Amino acid sequence: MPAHIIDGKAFSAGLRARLADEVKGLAGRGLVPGLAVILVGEDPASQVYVRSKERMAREAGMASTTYRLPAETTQAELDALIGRLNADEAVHGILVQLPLPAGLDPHRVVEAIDPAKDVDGLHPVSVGNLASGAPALVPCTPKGCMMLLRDVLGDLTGARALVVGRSNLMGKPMGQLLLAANCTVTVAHSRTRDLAEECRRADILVAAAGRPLMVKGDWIKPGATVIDVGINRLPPEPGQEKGRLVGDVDFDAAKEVAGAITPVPGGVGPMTIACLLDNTVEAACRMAGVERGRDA
Ligand SMILES: Nc1nc(=O)c2c([nH]1)NC[C@@H]1CN(c3ccc(C(=O)N[C@@H](CCC(=O)O)C(=O)O)cc3)C=[N+]21
Ligand SMILES: [Mg+2]
Repeated sequence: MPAHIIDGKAFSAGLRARLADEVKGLAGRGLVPGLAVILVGEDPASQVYVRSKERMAREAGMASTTYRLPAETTQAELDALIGRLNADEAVHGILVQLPLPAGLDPHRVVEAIDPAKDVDGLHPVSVGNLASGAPALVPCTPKGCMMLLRDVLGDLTGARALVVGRSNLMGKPMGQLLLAANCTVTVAHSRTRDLAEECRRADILVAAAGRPLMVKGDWIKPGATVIDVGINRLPPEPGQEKGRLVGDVDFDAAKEVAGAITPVPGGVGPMTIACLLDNTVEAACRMAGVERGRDA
């Protein structure tokens, strides 16, 4: 039986509608959640994502400002902007789009952000809070993956989960979240031996390696839940202007084996932005001392 296709686009729209309601209530009490996105350089994919973030934040009734800086921006200039946004009471969330152009140190940039406004969950304080089980701002993409997993599976206790990829933004925090949800967690990466065998043991397979179509259909355990975090643009076919967008999983083959699977596009990507808005509302409420989920 072919897999259930997990509709991240619809789930994201539902979450953003609930957030819009919540924001309306907050705005009525004078608290308009504010997001600041910083984009350095001209990476075309980043420009697309940043535009979506700004549009969806506005649609949810939030304040959103995007700072577009030239690729030649110095570390000191970037530090100064972050310092101003840290001090700005109308700004509750600060996100610096990654990757940064060469010459800018991503660790230094992330550490300059006030942890209370770290809606990407990348500051060492956020990372430490997540790892130690304290309330934390959680990175948006793994947070979105967990929402989809809970929606499909309910309780994840005891499941064997494999995360392929160990990035700070995705693989590492995903491992922490699955562990907190009582999964038995393995984190694999480009140097893992017998990756196919590791995959075949997984009840939950999260592919975040950044390699197009890397996970084959016969690597999937029958009935497994597959979350594909990859977004890769293939080279254009002759006569086409743009190449096809594919994930890290060979979707067409995997959907014949998996129990449930996310498509690309329309799976994890839209959840990332919804969770960014959720984190911004969360940060605004914490700063204002407002308890969430009451007036929504
Ligand atoms: N500091 C930082 N935080 C991030 O969260 C961050 C980042 N840097 N750098 C780049 C990645 C990528 N990312 C995506 C957001 C939305 C979609 C998305 O909406 N995708 C849609 C459309 C895809 C398309 O058509 O291009 C989909 O998958 O259906 C994808 C990818 C956030 N990132
Ligand atoms: Mg890797």
